[in-house]
Amino acid sequence: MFKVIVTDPISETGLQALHAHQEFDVEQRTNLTPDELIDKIKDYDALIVRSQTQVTREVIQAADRLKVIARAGVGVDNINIDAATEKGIIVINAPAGNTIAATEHTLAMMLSLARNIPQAYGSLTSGRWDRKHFKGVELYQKTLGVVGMGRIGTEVAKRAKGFQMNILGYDPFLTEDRAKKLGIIKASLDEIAEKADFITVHTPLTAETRGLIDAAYLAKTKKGVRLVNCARGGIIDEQALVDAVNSGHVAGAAIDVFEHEPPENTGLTNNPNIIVTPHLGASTEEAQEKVAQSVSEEIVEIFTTGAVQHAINLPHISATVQQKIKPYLVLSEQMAELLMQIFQKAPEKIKINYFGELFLEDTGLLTRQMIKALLSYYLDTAINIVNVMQVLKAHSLSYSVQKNAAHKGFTNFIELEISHGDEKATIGCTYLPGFGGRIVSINGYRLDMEPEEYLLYIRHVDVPGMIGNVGSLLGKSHINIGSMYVGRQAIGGEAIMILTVDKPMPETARKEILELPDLHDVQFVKLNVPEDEN
Ligand SMILES: NC(=O)c1ccc[n+]([C@@H]2O[C@H](COP(=O)([O-])OP(=O)(O)OC[C@H]3O[C@@H](n4cnc5c(N)ncnc54)[C@H](O)[C@@H]3O)[C@@H](O)[C@H]2O)c1
Ligand SMILES: O=C(O)CC[C@@H](O)C(=O)O
Repeated sequence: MFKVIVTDPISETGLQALHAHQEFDVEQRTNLTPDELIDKIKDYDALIVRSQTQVTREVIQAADRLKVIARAGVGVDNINIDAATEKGIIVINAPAGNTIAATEHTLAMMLSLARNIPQAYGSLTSGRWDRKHFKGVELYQKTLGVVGMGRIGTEVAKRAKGFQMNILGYDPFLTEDRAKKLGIIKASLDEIAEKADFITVHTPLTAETRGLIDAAYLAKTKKGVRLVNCARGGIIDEQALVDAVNSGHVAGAAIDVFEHEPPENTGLTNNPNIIVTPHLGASTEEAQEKVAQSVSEEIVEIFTTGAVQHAINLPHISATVQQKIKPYLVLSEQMAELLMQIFQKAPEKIKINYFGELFLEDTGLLTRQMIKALLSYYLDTAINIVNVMQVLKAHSLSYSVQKNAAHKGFTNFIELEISHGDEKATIGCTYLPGFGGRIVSINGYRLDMEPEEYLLYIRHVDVPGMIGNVGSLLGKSHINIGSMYVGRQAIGGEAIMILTVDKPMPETARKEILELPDLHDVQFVKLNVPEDEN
């Protein structure tokens, strides 16, 4: 049973995927204090939050069995991603579920700002009939600067075109071609400052975007400009905005998000020319259902199949690519496990060579699987594909990856090499559709081996009787042989023998085999074989 805790208000309908699954037990606790969360979190496998719960390093450190932190929404700035990654916890979000809601809120804020709707409403509901104070401006033929042309910025631009605004878009990833297709003009931040009548920001809050719109930038903007922030508090410097509005340089602002929520800057929340909403961008029934559904379904997937779609702290790999590389996920891990157990030395260098067109796709997950298996053998730390690269870095280990579209004997082939000083070991694997995964080379020997849980790896001289001698010693220890794979360099030369056996081998039996003449080495190997492959 996997235990899931939901600590912010989330759509019940959207949680159906979890409720419907008998392996998941879902608890909603939306009023926990930070200390209560730290105290409770140790009992849960997954945590679902919106933007309110602060998933701090302390929370993560106390989370002994947590595997997934899911953000039902886009921004993950309330989650300490570094701490989660160090602990091997996957952080996922629901990136597209609230795009339309945030887009429409931005437009609503822009129109409200242009026509002073909140101020006029407040005036009328407090008994006044005041028309002259609330004369607004039109959007028609005004210039809108969109900073951040991702999902929401793009949708805002499309809708603003419906108001016949001229759109200037700024985003490091915006190409001339895409701008042209959207019917907007690709611009720099300075061009936006110079020309825009309205500026709306749609970037994440990062070290680079914090204070992107600061006092110096506001000074460059057109007098009478209006600003909208429905992205993240802090992208527009709050005090600089208040000052610029109070000085009359900025005509007004519409703000949904704040550096601290609830907001602390009363200059912002008590200003007749600044309209505010309490982080409502994503608050529509539709958006809340979609984000809850997205994270629920993904949690079920992660725990039942291991497939991850929207991880923040894993390389992003599309569902199509994941499907294509799936047969290699376990196989590459098994190959690395086998290599470590026969090499028996901590790797100083790791080289991965991918051959075949399949591996021109993103192989980040396969690389992580292999490195995880290599490092897990010696390191005590709990290593998984989320934290493996950090562990590698912490041990100053280097790795290299090469890709070659040409095949090497097999349509697709992975070769892994590890070295320690002058010694090195290599192993190769491929996947044969209809037959399954195969280890096809070890240290230059060719073979055709199906990975199994218990193996015996033997290095010996190719002499008659070797197989029989090993077999009878195993028989004496009541160890049944499942299958046998052999490889030799030349007749009578160095050879290897790999036996699959039904159970672990006692050390006494290993030592007995080691005493056989012409036999150099015997290693008992255990591979991780998922249950459905057993
Ligand atoms: N108010 C709300 O309730 C609400 C709801 C949803 C999303 N959001 C926020 O809206 C923002 C945008 O969300 P999205 O889904 O469009 O994200 P997105 O990732 O699709 O788009 C973000 C864009 O910002 C661009 N960007 C990054 N750094 C930049 C920089 N320095 N200058 C210019 N552009 C830069 C990126 O290239 C990307 O195209 C996020 O901060 C998100 O958290 C708020
Ligand atoms: O959960 C919310 O209401 C806010 C969501 C929004 O800020 C986001 O980044 O997705």
